Amino acid sequence: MNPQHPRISQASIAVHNGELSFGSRKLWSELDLTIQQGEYFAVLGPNGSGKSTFLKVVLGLTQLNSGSISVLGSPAKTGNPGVGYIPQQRPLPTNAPLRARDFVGLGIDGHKWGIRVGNKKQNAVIDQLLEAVGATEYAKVPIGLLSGGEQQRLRIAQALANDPQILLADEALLSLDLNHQYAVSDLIHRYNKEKNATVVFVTHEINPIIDHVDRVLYLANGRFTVGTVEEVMRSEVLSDLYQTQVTVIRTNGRYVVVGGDANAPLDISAGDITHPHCSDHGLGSTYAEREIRA
Ligand SMILES: Nc1ncnc2c1ncn2[C@@H]1O[C@H](COP(=O)(O)OP(=O)(O)OP(=O)(O)O)[C@@H](O)[C@H]1O
Repeated sequence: MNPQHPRISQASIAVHNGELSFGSRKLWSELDLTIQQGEYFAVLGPNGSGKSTFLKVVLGLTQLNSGSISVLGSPAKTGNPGVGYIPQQRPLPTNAPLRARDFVGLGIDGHKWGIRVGNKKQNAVIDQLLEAVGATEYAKVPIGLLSGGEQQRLRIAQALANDPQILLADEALLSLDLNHQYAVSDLIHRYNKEKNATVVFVTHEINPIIDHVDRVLYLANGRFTVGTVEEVMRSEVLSDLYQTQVTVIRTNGRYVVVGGDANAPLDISAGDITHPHCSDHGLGSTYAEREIRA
């Protein structure tokens, strides 16, 4: 399945016959995919399915074993100024000699050596971004002293600082409280719409971004499927992908993915399934509480 987005026509990211393996571990093969300019594209799948690696391929940090990828019309390469990246969260060094606003400023002139001397226009952009992610009040605090969620908000501001045509977000909402999840999700969505920017959003949980997503790439067990949320988040589609019985439940506009029989006790989430009988399929085996994370 590889429907093209109906509204938009210009390719932003195009993968042709892509294959990627690490040793005997195949992440995907025969991947043909065109993500259009302005599309909001989600990448879902269980741990280790290759979601972050997909972003690294777009960034030119990881090479396909075969096939090709073009980004904004040229082969994927590192340092592409048209691409902004929110990496998966890792704590910043506690002794980093940077204030929050300087960290965001690196998104504008981080490719230059030396101390940054921001001009008026750049400083105004930084102020706007700090405000948009709710970081104004700690703009002058050294980044190493900030909490994980506060640092994450700065990473998002930094990724947007250079006005990228493509924004790659790797679990961008992780470690944010609900208010900031909502604010950041709204910011990314507005950026997507107002600038007609492409968003590729890696996540375990589709629900926080469900209203914004145009299409989904769902990776699992070296296989994949692509389509709209309604096309992909279906029991028969995910059962075929995981090659085991999976039930997708839609409740209050949210998706819940259940491994196996919907009546069995399970640990549930939208995109990461655990079930006592699923360990052979790489779905995990932490069969636990009757918990719904969505
Ligand atoms: N450079 C590399 N060399 C060898 N194996 C790698 C390399 N990069 C990634 N992998 C492996 O590829 C698989 C996919 O990793 P990736 O980080 O893309 O998964 P993910 O879907 O983002 O997982 P998670 O949800 O846990 O973040 C993992 O098994 C990982 O160990």
